[in-house]
Amino acid sequence: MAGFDDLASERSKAQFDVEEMKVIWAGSRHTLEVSDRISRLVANDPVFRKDTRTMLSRKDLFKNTLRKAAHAWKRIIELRLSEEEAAELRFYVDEPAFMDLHWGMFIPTIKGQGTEEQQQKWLPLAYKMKIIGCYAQTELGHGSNVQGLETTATFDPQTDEFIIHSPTLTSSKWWPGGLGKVSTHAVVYGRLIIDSKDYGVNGFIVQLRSLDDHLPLPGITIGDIGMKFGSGAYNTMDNGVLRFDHVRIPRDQMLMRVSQVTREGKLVQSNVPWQLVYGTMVYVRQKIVSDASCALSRAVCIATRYSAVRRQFGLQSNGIETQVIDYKTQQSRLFPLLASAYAFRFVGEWLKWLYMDVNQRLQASDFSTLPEAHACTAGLKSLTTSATADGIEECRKLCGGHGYLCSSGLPELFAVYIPACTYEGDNIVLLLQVARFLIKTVSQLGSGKEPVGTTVYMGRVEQLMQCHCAVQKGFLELSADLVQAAVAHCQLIVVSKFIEKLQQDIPGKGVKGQLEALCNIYALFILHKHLGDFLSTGCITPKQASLANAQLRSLYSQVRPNAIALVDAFNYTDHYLSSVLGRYDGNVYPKLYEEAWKDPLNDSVVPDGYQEYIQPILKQQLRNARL
Ligand SMILES: CCCCC/C=C\C/C=C\C/C=C\C=C\C(=O)SCCNC(=O)CCNC(=O)[C@H](O)C(C)(C)COP(=O)(O)OP(=O)(O)OC[C@H]1O[C@@H](n2cnc3c(N)ncnc32)[C@H](O)[C@@H]1OP(=O)(O)O
Ligand SMILES: Cc1cc2nc3c(=O)[nH]c(=O)nc-3n(C[C@H](O)[C@H](O)[C@H](O)COP(=O)(O)OP(=O)(O)OC[C@H]3O[C@@H](n4cnc5c(N)ncnc54)[C@H](O)[C@@H]3O)c2cc1C
Repeated sequence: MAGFDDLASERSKAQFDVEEMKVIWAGSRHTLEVSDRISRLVANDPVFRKDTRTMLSRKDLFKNTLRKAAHAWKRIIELRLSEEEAAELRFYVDEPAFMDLHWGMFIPTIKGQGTEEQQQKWLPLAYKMKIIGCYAQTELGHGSNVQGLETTATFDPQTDEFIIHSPTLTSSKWWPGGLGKVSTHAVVYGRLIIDSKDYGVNGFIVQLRSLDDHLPLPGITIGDIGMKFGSGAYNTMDNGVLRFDHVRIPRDQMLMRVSQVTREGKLVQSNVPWQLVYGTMVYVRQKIVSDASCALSRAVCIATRYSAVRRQFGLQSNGIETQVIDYKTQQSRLFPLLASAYAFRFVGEWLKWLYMDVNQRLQASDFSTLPEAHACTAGLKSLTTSATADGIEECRKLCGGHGYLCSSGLPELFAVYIPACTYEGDNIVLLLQVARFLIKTVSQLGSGKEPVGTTVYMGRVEQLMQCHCAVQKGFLELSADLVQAAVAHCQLIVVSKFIEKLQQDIPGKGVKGQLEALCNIYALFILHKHLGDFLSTGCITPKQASLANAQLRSLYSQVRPNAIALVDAFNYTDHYLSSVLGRYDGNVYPKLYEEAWKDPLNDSVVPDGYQEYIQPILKQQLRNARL
């Protein structure tokens, strides 16, 4: 069987221990065991099938999502899965839904911004799913500009309550995931008003729906904001609209770790930076970087396996055409994405450590690394999601026409993934935050602080900052060039963390060698892509640029025999890949043909509508022809 033999032959060429590379990719033997076991549990459960998603109506799709979520929760309880195993199960179910926001934002917000008492009250309810929460920050009129939010939370000293209100149409909460049809509660971000004075944006826990009949509570208008890009997944998520008409909540439902409002209506600032109100966004952004490596590796796995199975032109002496993976143009498009997937994996590991370190420091009232954590999570979220969104589209193109079929898995993966460039912070807005951080850092460099990083990459950042740095007053004056410097800074971090990864103990025959090749491919690919920066800032000479290019091409040849094994190391099930082109067995053509007939359009040989619309035309043509 052509495809199967091709992939079997490719696997026999591997020059490294794939099982050990699986451990490196997973992060540890324990994590590999958990993800392997849970991914197969999901793959073997018919309730979690994904192949009909793009054929269902929005209502049927959403109802099936609720069915899957209920089944997932049931399995978590039945099997007594740990929090880690439950998170893996939600990941491999691979269907954006309210659960992501309940576990991924609502609960972390209460943990990060609630007092001890508030955590003791609300977390048990949330962990047991007695309430379902979402994160309601963005409004119809404001998303990036958090300080521009209009929802009000006015303290009423008469009743010891906050009055939550949507004063304008643009203050309607708009986009929060899980809000439209499912969540019973939300953390709502609104302007704290005490005695007519505006104290800025804070978080408030608000019940939205009755726990008895799920109807919206008095003063609450709530619904879904409508269909989103593409069909299938992400339309499985009920992103919602929410308006308040003077809804009253008890004072103790304002999240009060950062600021407290006393019974007398006095605002008391605690000793933590007010920016902790933004803490959930830092947490999710570091998560999104790891998610980027998953999404990109998934697309690269599909495109790499298909590129080894697909043959086109180049008839060889044995009468067989050439594998498209052997074309240098295919390699120059595909292998940098393979390298990027590994690079984002490792920078995501580091970012997770940085986030945990910041949190531990916060416990000890050490806020010194919070600005760097914000800049790194913002910048790396921006860099990795933009590269991944572009990378998934490139993988679609690498698969030719078949990449455009839903059965390839790539269109739906692209449609689900691309909002990552917007949610949790628009990517340009976040790069401007990095630019601000760099300006402050450069201004402090005079104090003898020396930047650290790889020379050429570090030089590029320094030079770009020198060229474009000016005394900036605020966002509007930040030049587009500074965004360029911010990207350069983030790419420096990615390369540096890949190099640091290689300095760790890396067991397994040939594993370190493959990772060194991928690290060099990533670094040289970025250098090639931004050659203008490196040349214009004098970081490298034209001769060096030419040598770097030659080295990059030679590295592609080095990776070529290992490409299939490098994507096998992601250890993805066919269920998770959900792609005829990316099947482990390479049995592409028979399965493509089989999938076609499953389309409802093929339920009848003569299509519905023929008699009403087509036959009259044809008959008319026949009559005309006889005249
Ligand atoms: C486990 C699973 C997880 C679940 C989800 C997983 C994946 C995602 C899946 C699907 C999507 C799901 C949900 C999506 C949710 C959302 O989208 S939630 C809404 C997200 N919204 C944003 O990100 C808004 C973006 N805007 C901002 O962050 C701020 O408005 C901005 C930083 C742009 C501007 O802040 P602002 O206060 O208006 O002005 P400044 O720039 O002057 O900042 C003031 C100072 O505060 C510092 N700072 C800003 N942000 C942070 C932060 N997050 N943390 C720490 N510090 C911050 C900034 O550096 C300034 O400090 P200095 O004055 O310079 O010292
Ligand atoms: C799928 C999805 C899920 C989401 N889930 C949630 C959720 O669960 N909870 C929640 O609260 N929100 C959620 N959001 C909202 C999301 O956080 C916002 O869309 C995001 O923060 C961007 O804000 P915005 O849409 O207002 O865009 P805007 O800020 O209006 O940006 C529009 C354009 O203007 C540019 N721009 C804006 N400000 C500047 C500036 N200062 N300088 C230069 N350019 C600028 C941007 O770069 C962008 O190109 C979700 C969004 C999506 C798409």
